[in-house]
Amino acid sequence: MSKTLIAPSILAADFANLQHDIEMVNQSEADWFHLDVMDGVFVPNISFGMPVIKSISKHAKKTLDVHLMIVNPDQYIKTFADLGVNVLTVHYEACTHLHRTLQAIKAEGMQAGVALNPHTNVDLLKDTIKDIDLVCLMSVNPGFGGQSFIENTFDKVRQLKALINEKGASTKIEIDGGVTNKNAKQLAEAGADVLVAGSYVFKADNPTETIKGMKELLK
Ligand SMILES: O=C(CO)[C@@H](O)[C@H](O)COP(=O)(O)O
Ligand SMILES: [Fe+2]
Repeated sequence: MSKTLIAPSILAADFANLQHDIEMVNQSEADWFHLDVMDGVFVPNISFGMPVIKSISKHAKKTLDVHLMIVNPDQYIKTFADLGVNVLTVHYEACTHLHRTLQAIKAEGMQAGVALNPHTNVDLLKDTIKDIDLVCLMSVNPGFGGQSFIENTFDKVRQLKALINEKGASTKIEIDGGVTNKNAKQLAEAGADVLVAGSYVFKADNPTETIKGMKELLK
């Protein structure tokens, strides 16, 4: 099992003390910042956009992993690159020309990610997997933090891992939604490379220790 990365989801941070929470992640054993952008159309919720990401980008010292839950993501690719985003993930369900979108993300110097809703089968990525740097398997229905983990995700991780191996791809697998110390190890064993954790980290009494505990569990 290779090193599993932890990506705290800023959606669960205290927006009135954002700099404090960003510094906490900077100083912690976490690996990435996960930023959820929601447009109120693709998902029934609106989160934050460019001005907030610009501010986060100024202070964050780790990889910026942006999860776009928006329709028409293509029109903002350059803007996210200019904001210093490292990994840009679009939803399979929001892209009519997925291959074109992936190429456009890479042309801007970012890693290209594709997120799949819980109902979307991993086999749909058979023809594009070699062009994808990261697949984000949604383990909750996108739109909100603090939801319960969908158990079927374990099977999807194994199916996706098999597809990646079969095609000789080097795609990372990220799991997003309801991740806690109860499912982290099993997810890593199934093949997950990146675990997003929002509520589990930020609603904890001691977020720094919670991240550390998760890392310990994954060793
Ligand atoms: O993309 C999303 C939700 O749509 C996630 O990134 C959540 O922000 C994860 O939060 P928790 O489920 O860990 O509270
Ligand atoms: Fe997310």
